[in-house]
Amino acid sequence: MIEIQNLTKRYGSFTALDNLNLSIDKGTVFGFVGPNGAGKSTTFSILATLLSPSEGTAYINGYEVAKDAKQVRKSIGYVPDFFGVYDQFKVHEYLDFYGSSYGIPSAERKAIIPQLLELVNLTEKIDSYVDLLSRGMKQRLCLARALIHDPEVLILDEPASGLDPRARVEMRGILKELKKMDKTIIISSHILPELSELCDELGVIEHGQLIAYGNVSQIENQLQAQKVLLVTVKGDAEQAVTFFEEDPFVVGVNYDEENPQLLQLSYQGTEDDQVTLLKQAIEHGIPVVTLSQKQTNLEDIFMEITKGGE
Ligand SMILES: Nc1ncnc2c1ncn2[C@@H]1O[C@H](COP(=O)(O)OP(=O)(O)OP(=O)(O)O)[C@@H](O)[C@H]1O
Repeated sequence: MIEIQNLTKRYGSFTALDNLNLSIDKGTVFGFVGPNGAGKSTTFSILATLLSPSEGTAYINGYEVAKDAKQVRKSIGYVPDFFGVYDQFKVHEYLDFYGSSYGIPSAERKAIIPQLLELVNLTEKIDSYVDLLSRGMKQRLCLARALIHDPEVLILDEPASGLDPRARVEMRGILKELKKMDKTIIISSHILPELSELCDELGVIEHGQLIAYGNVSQIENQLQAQKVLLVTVKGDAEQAVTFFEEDPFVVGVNYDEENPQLLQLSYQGTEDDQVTLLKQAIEHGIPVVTLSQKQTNLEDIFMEITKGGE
């Protein structure tokens, strides 16, 4: 349903999106996760036909975004990260306006609008001025707007940003409903747990590059390629630091000035390599008291991997 091939976007000499490849099947909820400035909105703007790629192509529903914008726009509902609402409109007028822009006949619009408002829990606000809605309500109205022409694909750029916890839960509930309706959804966030429960597949993007891709456990495995070993040593830690730094699977040794006996090794070896490491440490007279693997959850790993973001 969505095919992204070697997609690159440059702003002047700066590469915001670097050779992105993704394939998203119909009915999939795909989470696009990355820190601020990673390239999520750039990708979504290209998919929404609002920005031309510098290189590469993307297809939605078989239509090429750069060449067949009209068909692509019929196939997608897009919620940008920043959007304005026309303050002089009431909720039903706002949706009616967008419905008419998509060429939906008046009678059909009258039938669809209450259904959409029910879906996004805004039924009681049908006669309210959009400007007076809370941020969460505006987000949900924007989602209803994106659904007015019953698109197969939804492109949602951080739909939960700026919402309080209750509004986030509400938004998640609505997205689950849309998933049941077999929509293909691509949704971004810079908060991994927010998406991991909702999404069938995830892509982690950093500096315009896809650094991990797959379902939640595959992502965990890919990101966990580098684990952290915690080593406590007795006495002077200097000799131990030198020893561990020389191990081919240790890519870094960190310790806190206040507790130099506790070393954190960024480690790329297997369990067998760990056994060898411990054996050699003892043979070299390194006074190891404990060696364990730091327990990390998905969010920790994500934070570690993307700590170079803007
Ligand atoms: N029009 C532009 N001109 C120059 N640089 C831009 C432009 N738009 C975006 N960028 C840069 O491209 C990079 C990617 O931006 P993008 O908005 O796609 O990131 P993002 O992942 O959506 O971030 P956020 O979570 O903050 O919205 C950033 O470094 C941004 O500053």
